[in-house]
Amino acid sequence: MHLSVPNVSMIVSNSCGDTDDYAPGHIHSSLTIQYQHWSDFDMVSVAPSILETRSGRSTQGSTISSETIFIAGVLVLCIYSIVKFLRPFLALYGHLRRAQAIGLPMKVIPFPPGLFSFFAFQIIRRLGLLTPGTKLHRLLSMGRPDGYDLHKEMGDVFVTVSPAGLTLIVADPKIATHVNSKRAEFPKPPNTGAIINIYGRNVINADGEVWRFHRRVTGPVFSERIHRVVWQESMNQAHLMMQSWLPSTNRVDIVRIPSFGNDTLRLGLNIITSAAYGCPLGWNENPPCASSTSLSYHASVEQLTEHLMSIFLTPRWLLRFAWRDSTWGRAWEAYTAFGSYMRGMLDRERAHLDAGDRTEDNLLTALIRAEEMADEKESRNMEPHEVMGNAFIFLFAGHETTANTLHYAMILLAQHPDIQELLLDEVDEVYDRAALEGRDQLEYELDFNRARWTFAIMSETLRIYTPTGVTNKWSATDQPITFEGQTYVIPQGTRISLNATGIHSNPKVWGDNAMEWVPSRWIIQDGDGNAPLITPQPSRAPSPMRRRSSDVFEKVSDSPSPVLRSAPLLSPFAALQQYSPRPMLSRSSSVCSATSSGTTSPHGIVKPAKGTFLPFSEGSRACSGKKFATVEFVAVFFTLFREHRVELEEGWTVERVGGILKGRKAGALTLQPPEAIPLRFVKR
Ligand code: HEM
Repeated sequence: MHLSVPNVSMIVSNSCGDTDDYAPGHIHSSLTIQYQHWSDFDMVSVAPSILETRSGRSTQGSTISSETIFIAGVLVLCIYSIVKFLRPFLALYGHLRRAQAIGLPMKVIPFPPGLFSFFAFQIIRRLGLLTPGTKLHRLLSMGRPDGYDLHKEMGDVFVTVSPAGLTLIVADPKIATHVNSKRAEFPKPPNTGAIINIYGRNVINADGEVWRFHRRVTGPVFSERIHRVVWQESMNQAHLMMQSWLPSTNRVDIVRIPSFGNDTLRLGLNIITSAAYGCPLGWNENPPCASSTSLSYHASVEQLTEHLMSIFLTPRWLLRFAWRDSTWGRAWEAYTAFGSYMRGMLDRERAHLDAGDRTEDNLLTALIRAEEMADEKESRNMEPHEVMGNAFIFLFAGHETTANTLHYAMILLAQHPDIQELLLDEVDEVYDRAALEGRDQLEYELDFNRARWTFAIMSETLRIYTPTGVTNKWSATDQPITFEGQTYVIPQGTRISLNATGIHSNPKVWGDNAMEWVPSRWIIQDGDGNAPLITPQPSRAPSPMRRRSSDVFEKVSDSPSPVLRSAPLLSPFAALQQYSPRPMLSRSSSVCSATSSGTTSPHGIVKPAKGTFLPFSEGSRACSGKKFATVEFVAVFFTLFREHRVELEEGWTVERVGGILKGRKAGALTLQPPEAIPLRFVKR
């Protein structure tokens, strides 16, 4: 009787209980090892002896005793375990040699970056063992760059070597620009963003042809037309949010907001659901749902965000059997509820399309059309899981990042009343101008570009509190990069972490005050005719439109308001001159400046040089929603600050809040304050 070697190998492997863990490549190599060992024996005689021994029959006539077979089995297991144990170290040795060959500073870390370090961070933090600044924190940070600290020791570009391979960590703007501009040479790492794949493949984690197809379908939706809707809807939702804070009986002078973060998340979700999903919502309203659920729309998103990791790590078929009150049970509940809301909205859009009453595409109609009609270049339709994947990812990417930026900006303004004064003057002036033009509403086309301090505040908040701190790429082949005039070859397969928070806090780029929140660094103060719009007054008279006491606008005088006109440049800027960006530095020095492009944005604020400001990334894989987010931010600010100013709640000091802002919420996908900071809006 013959027994094939693979069958024998499976018996051995199963006894280790380990085969499930293996990628196909691993399985293959483990078989090879066992084959070499077993080949020392006479397979024809060994095999029957195994079977006979197992079935309890006599081993008479066999030349090898069962003890020998047992010892051989143990030996195989030992060798297998040793090789398995040594494998990462052997790999590490190989990676080390490849890293040394690059010639850049190098650091060895004992664990793979990415998901592993994310988990390690969370577990150790939850055990209370992770204090910022400690050796352990620094060691774990090696796999998860955050800020410029690591670069102080290692330089603006260095390599980390771990059992998983090489990672190039970059806080140099020129290399960041180079990598971001070469999509084919530096694609996203394989299996990147798998965690956001939970409903299906989507534009953020696709690459190559698939990405091009997804971008062709979804990109055109984010045009000026949608920005007009975003503007309108942002003002509407900001009003609704303000109303939700006011006591139902009467208006009061001070509105207390215990959890501004949750409210901005709801605000962001409602805005994108209306503007991109064609489904306008009241403050507490739910969109249509394909099946019944006890979770509200907002609760399903909140719960989904909280349990994203469990959903990602647990097979769906297992998740559905989880006990309802367990973490996995809640994860499944959120996953199915949110999926039903998306299906409900898709069904609604299909009905609109069938009825012929959708003249302009929103995101969902664009996805539905791509599902129904084959793409010309791709010769294929979008698959249902891709429709769901994209419907999910735009909601997800489109609300949390913007909401958190609004949240941080609001806290920072409460901490910096001097900057808030400049903002309030701008808001008043924009409303006054609109009134002078005979309008009682702000309009996207006319008023968006009048914002300057609002832009400056948004940009500076994104610089210091960057929602997505690192974007990851991968070298598809050996790739040359130039750093400080020297060329280095980055081997194929190297992960490349573009450390946006590192660049944003790099003193060579942003000056010695790089870590300070200084919105004035974004304002062009002279030289290009873009004088700031506003003239802060010693004691500001309320502007005509701001003075209104009801929702009905008062008729304003046609004469220019005291805060309007071609005013001389602001004196407060002079006081803030010390914070102006560093001047452009010479080319011979490797040092670059954030403002070295010398250009301005259309709004007279600094347009940073390429590679120096990366909250939205750059190049063809840059954020599709950059303008969407900016329009939302400006419209919400213009609405909230029209009649109110923001302050920290009583008992909360600037220092206490500053301490909290240094942390980050554990487990959150994008940056969020680690605890709620109560704010209040005070009538001005
Ligand atoms: C302050 C707000 C936002 C920030 C800071 C931000 C940041 C980013 C970053 C850093 C990326 C690149 C990610 C990577 O390559 O790994 C990205 C991509 C993307 N973002 Fe945003 N985002 C914001 C708002 C939005 C909004 C409002 C939308 C949609 C409405 C959106 C949709 C997308 C999409 C679709 C991509 C993938 C682009 C592609 O690969 O083709 N984002 N975002």
